Amino acid sequence: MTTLSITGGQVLLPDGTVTRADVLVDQDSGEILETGADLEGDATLDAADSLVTPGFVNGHCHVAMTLLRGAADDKPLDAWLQEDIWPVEAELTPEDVRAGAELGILEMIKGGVTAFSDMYFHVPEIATAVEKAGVRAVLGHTAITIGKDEADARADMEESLAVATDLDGAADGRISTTFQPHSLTTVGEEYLREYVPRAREVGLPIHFHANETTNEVDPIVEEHGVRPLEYARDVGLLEAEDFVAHGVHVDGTEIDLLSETGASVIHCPASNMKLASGMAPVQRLREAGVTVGLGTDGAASNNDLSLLDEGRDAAMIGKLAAEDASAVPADAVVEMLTQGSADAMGLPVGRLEAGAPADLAVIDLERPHLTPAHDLVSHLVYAAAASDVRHTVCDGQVLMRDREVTTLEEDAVLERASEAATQLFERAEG
Ligand SMILES: N[C@@H](CCSC[C@H]1O[C@@H](n2cnc3c(=O)[nH]cnc32)[C@H](O)[C@@H]1O)C(=O)O
Ligand SMILES: [Zn+2]
Repeated sequence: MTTLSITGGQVLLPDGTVTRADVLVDQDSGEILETGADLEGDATLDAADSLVTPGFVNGHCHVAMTLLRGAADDKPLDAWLQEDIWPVEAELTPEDVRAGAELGILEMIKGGVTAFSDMYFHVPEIATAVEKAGVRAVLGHTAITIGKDEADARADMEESLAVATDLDGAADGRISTTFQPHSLTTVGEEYLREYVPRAREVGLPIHFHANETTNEVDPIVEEHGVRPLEYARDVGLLEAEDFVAHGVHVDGTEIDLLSETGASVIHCPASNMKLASGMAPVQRLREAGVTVGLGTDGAASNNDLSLLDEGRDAAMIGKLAAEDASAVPADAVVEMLTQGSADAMGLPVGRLEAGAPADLAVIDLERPHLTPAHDLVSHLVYAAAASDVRHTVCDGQVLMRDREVTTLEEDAVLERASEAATQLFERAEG
């Protein structure tokens, strides 16, 4: 057994309290052996003047969209997707997706994110990037049927099933998968009725976008006479292992439905604000017992992949939405960006305790904006930034030490992504 001790820091425990302790990790099994005083390991990671937290978990992302970062801003969802994003995405090659995924994963490692859930295409390229970078991911191929003939629509749905089946368990088990109808309005009812049961037969959880904007809710209510999540349930979605991205415009009936089924919501506050989609009722969802995680969405609607930023945004917009400054408090946010996302995604991470996977981030507290240190949970949500992360560890392996990423070559990743983005936009505009 090879062990790693993360020493001299303060540790954020699963119950939300902070205590001075070392963390001892078995690097062979990738598990935490113990948290406590004076733990010696074969190797050491210094956490003096630092906070050791569970790695942050990004519950909803389109990681390769880093290539589209800053290319189309200041528009609502429909126009943004149809006029700007989809025409460029049509030109994306597998190599582009690989370059964008490596860039996104690099950014996430530098921000203490150790796991993410992704919706995209050319997924084997994303899996290769995940494997190399050493993070954990829940991947899948996202299928859309609107605007396609039947053969193309079917091929996309089949690919979503096939990719999820093939890649489950890849990268030594760090990759798991979901079946992914893009949303309730971009996949036709007949396809949902046929393919959702097929995903169930092979035991796949389902990740989809829902109730993101009123433009997406209204047509469903008009056509089916029920709320979108009632329709989702009717076509077999919303099992306990499923999770929906956004859940902005959900009414009381839908909140009850989520809490009865055990399906989770991934809240993406930055994307919701930037696209002016609306304010998710996060406090009400949590009070109803719904599992809520946090996600960045893609870098083109955020425009970064920092979960710490997302945490602060969640607290801020959660208070505005509830018109209550005590709503969505710091401890709730910390839970959402660790355990909440992890539970939604079906991963046993998000908790620093013996037996749990050793996925963690070490945050430098010796910073002007983190001084004085009255309350480290408050700091994590309201003051810390991705650039405060010193070390990142996933599955017991050190992915970043003193801000140096060990698994990806930072300069080369940046160069490849810039080059791919330049050529992509030349093709799209050509
Ligand atoms: N196979 C599909 C590709 C879908 S990938 C997932 C899609 O979600 C898109 N996307 C990114 N952010 C959002 C969002 O907030 N809501 C809905 N879709 C989004 C993203 O641009 C990408 O096109 C096809 O045939 O087009
Ligand atoms: Zn999305």
